Amino acid sequence: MKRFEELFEELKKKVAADDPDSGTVKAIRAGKHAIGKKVLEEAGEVWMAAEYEGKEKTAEEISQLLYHLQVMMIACDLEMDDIYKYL
Ligand SMILES: N=c1c2ncn([C@@H]3O[C@H](COP(=O)(O)OP(=O)(O)OP(=O)(O)O)[C@@H](O)[C@H]3O)c2ncn1[C@@H]1O[C@H](COP(=O)(O)O)[C@@H](O)[C@H]1O
Repeated sequence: MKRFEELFEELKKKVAADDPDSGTVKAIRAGKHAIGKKVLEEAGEVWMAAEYEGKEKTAEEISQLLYHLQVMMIACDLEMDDIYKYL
């Protein structure tokens, strides 16, 4: 099991290392527009799963949405503290 902040650190390292096998690196290269589309797509999947597909599928879709939000954070050069100050 991986926690939110651990995943964020892992993604930042992959991007800093420009790891060619990393989907995250590819997403960052694709840019904010492409990342934004994934955020919206996953948000829609969360909505549908929550209404129709049960708890387990909803949890999986939420994990994917959180991943894509973290990718957007990296693309926007945001750190966790930039987010936490609004929570
Ligand atoms: N947690 C995730 C994660 N969640 C979601 N995704 C991406 O989001 C997609 C899920 O979207 P869908 O289920 O809608 O699948 P899909 O539409 O077929 O996917 P695409 O065709 O759009 O890629 C996956 O294909 C991944 O590209 C993730 N990609 C990576 N991680 C973790 O991020 C870390 C770094 O990964 P890499 O950068 O790939 O090494 C690793 O620990 C991974 O486990």
